[in-house]
Formats: sequence, C-alpha cells, structure tokens
Amino acid sequence: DDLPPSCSKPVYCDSELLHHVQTARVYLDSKTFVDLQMRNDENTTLNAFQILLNATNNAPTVDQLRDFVLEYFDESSELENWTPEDYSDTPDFLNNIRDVDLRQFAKNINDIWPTLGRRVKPIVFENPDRSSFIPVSQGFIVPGGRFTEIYYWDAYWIIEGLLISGMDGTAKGMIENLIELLNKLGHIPNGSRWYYQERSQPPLLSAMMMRYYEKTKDKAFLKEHISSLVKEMNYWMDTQIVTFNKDDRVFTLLRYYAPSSGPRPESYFEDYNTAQNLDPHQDHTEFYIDMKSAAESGWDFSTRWFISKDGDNSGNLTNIHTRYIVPTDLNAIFANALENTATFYALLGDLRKATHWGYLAKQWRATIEEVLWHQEDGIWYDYDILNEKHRNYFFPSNLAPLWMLAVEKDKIIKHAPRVLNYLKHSQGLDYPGGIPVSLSRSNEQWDFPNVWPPEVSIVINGVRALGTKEAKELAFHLAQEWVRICHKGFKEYKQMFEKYDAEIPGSFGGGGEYNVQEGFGWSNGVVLEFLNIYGEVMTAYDSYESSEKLKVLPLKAEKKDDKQVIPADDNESSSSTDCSSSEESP
Ligand SMILES: OC[C@H]1O[C@H](O[C@H]2O[C@H](CO)[C@@H](O)[C@H](O)[C@H]2O)[C@H](O)[C@@H](O)[C@@H]1O
Repeated sequence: DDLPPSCSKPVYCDSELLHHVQTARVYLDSKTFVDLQMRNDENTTLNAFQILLNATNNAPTVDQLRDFVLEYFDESSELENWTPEDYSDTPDFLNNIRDVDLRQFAKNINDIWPTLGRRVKPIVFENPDRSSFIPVSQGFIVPGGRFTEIYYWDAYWIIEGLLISGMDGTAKGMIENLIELLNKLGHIPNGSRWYYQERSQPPLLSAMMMRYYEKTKDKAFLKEHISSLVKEMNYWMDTQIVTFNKDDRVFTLLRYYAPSSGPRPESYFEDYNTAQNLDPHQDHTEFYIDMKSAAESGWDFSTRWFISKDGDNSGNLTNIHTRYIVPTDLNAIFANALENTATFYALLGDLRKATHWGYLAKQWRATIEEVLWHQEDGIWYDYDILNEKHRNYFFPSNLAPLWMLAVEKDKIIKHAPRVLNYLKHSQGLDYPGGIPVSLSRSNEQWDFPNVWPPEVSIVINGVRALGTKEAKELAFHLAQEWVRICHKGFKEYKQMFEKYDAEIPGSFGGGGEYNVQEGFGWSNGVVLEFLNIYGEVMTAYDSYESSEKLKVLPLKAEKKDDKQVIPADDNESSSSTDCSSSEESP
C-alpha cells in the first residue's frame, strides 16, 4: 500500500528487527524495546540483524533475539532528572486551602512535580538518530511510570496544575516543547517519540496557550507563536476533516484519523495478535489505522470506538471503527481552538484575522449543535456516520461541548435543566469511586469501571459552565467527592494513579494492555485544579472533627473575586462564605 510506516526510523517502526523482537515478546511490555537506544547507527544495527536472520534461516530463537538486543541496544535513559527552577515547596495557593488535611494533600501533590521533571541529555542532541526520543529544548514534566516522554493532551492538565503551583516558566517550557515538535513534524505527535510520529492527540495546544496567557498576560509569547497555533489548526483541517450525512443534510466536522501501515510499534505484539483474530474479509491495514486513530483520541481503547454489525458498541477490538465516529470532545476542543485563535488575534490587534477565526468558530459551534446535540436525551453524543445515528451511550466526553464553551450562551441557558436531568439519570454519577469513563465493562482501560482524571475534570467544568445554582452545587459536590477519593487513595498507597476504580474509592483502575501507572501528571493537575477553585470551602471529611479543624485554620490570602465559591449543603463552614461566581473560560 501507499501508506507511510508508523515513522521514518525503520528500527523503531518498520523492520524485520522490530517484528521479530516484538512478536517473540523479548520484553513483557512492548514499549520497552522501542524505548531502547542503539549503540551504533541505524544501518549497522539493521545489517547486523540481517546477518542473524541469514544465520538462523529467518527464525532466530528468543534467546538469540535477547542476546542481539543486549549487544546492540542500551537500556540507559535519554533523559536526566530535572528540578524545575520555579518549583517551590511552599507555593502561594496552599494558603487559600482552608482544610488542614487538604492543604497537606495539596502540598504532597505539589512536591511530586520535581520527581516528574526531566530534560533531554546533551548526548541525544549529538546523536539523535540512535534513539526513538525526539529531543526537545526545554525541561518538562512527564506523566509518570512507563510514560517518560511528553504526551500531547496530558500536557493540558499538567500545565493547569503547574500554573496553580506558580510554575509559570515550566508551563511555558511545556508549550515551547510542543511547538518545537509541531515545527519539526508539521503537527504535534501523540508523544515525543518517533513511533508516535504519524498520529497526534486531542488538539489542546491553543487551550494551553489560553491558560498560560490568562495567568501571565505574556503577549510577547503569544505574538511569537500565533503562527504555530494557526499551523496546527490547518493541520487538523487538512487531514482529519470528514463530510457526512445527517437527516438528508451534509455536514463537515473532524474525526480522529491516523493512517500509517502496520501495528503500533510500542504495542506491536498486542496489535499484531489482535489482527490475527480479524474475520477473513477484514483488512489488517484498516484495522491498524483504526487502532492508531483511537490512540490519537487518547481513549485507547474503549467501546466508544466499536461499531458492531448491528451498529451498536458491542464486540471487541476487532470491531474498532474509530474513523467513522464523529467525536464530541474533538469537535468541542476544535471549536474552542478556533475561538481562542480569534481572541489571540484580537489581543494582538489583527482584527481582520480575529473576525475570520471568530466566524469559523461560530460555524463549528452551530454544526456541533445541529449534529451532536440529541434533542430527546438533552445531551451531546458522538455521531456514527456509517449508520447515520447518534451513539447514545454515557461518556464524560458528552459534556465536552460545555467544558470547551463550544455552545452558544443562549443555548447553554436553554439546555441547562435538560443536561442536568440527563446527568442525574445517566448512572454516570452513581459510583462511590468517581465518574466512570463509560458504563460498558469491556476490560479495555477506557471503559467501566475506570475513572480517568481528565474526564472527571471535563464533567465538572462542563457542569460549572451551565451556570445555574443547581449546576454550581452539583459541580462543587462532584469536585469535593473527587478530591476526597484521590486523598483516600493517596493516604493508602502514597501514590497518585493515572486512572482509578469507580467501584472502590481511592483504588487504582486496570484493564487494557499495560499495568496501571503512578505519578501522575494529569491526576495531580486535576486535584490541584479543584483545590484551587474550591479550597476555601472544600473539606476532606464530613466529620465534626474536621469541621472544627477547619474553623481554626486562618486563611492567609483574601478571598479572590475570580473564584467560584459554592456553599455545599453538607459543609457547615461554607454557609458563612459569600457566594460569588464569574463566567470563566474553560
Ligand atoms: O502504550 C500504549 C499507549 O499508551 C499511551 O496511552 C495512554 O497513556 C497516555 C499517557 O498518559 C495517555 O495520553 C493516553 O490517553 C493513554 O491511553 C499512548 O498515548 C498511546 O498512544 C499508546 O498506544
């Protein structure tokens, strides 16, 4: 076929070497091999492997493969630990958290940042062809565990947390790295590894820039990078656009689509084996594209991307058809990015361009309303363009148009009671361990019972955006529940996890193709986000003891106008707090 391989580095993406090492399961986690550095240049490595193939009649044993890998690859990391210069163990925001236990929890989370700080070793810049790491100039915060590189959409929640911790320079460096990757590859890859080259992740770059600008008012930085932000928007419009029918009308929106040949290199064994279970009429290349497109969504993997013969979400990975699903979150993020671009141009004084992007943003919001809004259920759903119907399943991403303010203000007011009603009856709020990412128990990691912190953030900020008293109370309640769940887990395991278990409060999630990871960038960002918004009124416990503690702790900083403080029914301390609210962008 004419498709490019997963990347332009054969050792890591497209070679007999990759195929043999990964299918022989030399390492239990497929990512381990593609993260190794070569001791020699690429040709020397590939030629040496060819000699081994010739000597073994193309069938090297696992031991021979293991010996080869040990001889030609090096397990040392491309990265060195890095303590960000702007890290402080006593950041100001701690003073705004009234509850003593939560204040300590926030401090513990803040203290995790330096443990996740990394920068690329100078040797990788000197020998960039010996590694799968795409070097970047600034230090950065990694998600944690096996994820020792930059991840595109993780960076959004990490940056939110960094800004709260007063680490504006580190947040800026994270954005600079993403822009460096964008300018090198023409788009931002899934992560800073070559094997992620041919796919991206949810396009949150401009939202990151907006968060950074709101905090710092750094117009010079905006001016320097506005053309890169536009470049990214054009990349998505050039490559991911899809035209489809709904109710005999033609619409255009974005979908995830990541065409390249072969299995995902970092999960080669898993994809290759799943492909052996495809029906004889199913095309392996198409299957690999849909797997990579799902990875591009960040939801790898989920029944969200399954379309069975009956047009529902049943089945397994062999039913994956990501490219035929128009996602709520992707289009909401994109509408927000269009609006941000308009705002940025207005700030920079270019009103002609501001008008152009603002017009596109309005169009995108109108299409979201026409295509994704489900009139009877009162919520936004993904749309199946194969079967021309909504995918009426509960996902936190159903709230993404609100989170990203991709809904016109008058529509928000109109929809608010129905959205709240939908949520209450969705069963998505019925679990003690948080809001599950779906209600389908599929054993995939982006399905029940897993709770993913960024999705919790999407729901809660989506509910906040509804703006009614009832919505504000629900948002506070959900945020407090979530912080308490993470606090419980932290006390028990001394860890923040990448995902949690909706059925067991504070416990980690599972399923999918790798063990649960600790660290964890976005989980830390989301807890800090809620403590920053509600720190004055949120409590770690309902007990008398903690409300007593709460009363005696003085607040150092004055109450800020830009915080939305919600009195909660179950929180007596909040009854004396003034209620203020403001329209905040997401
Ligand atoms: O190695 C398997 C997959 O791992 C990543 O996905 C998961 O971790 C990412 C980092 O936290 C996160 O962004 C993603 O949402 C998770 O599902 C990677 O992004 C995938 O592309 C990769 O195949």
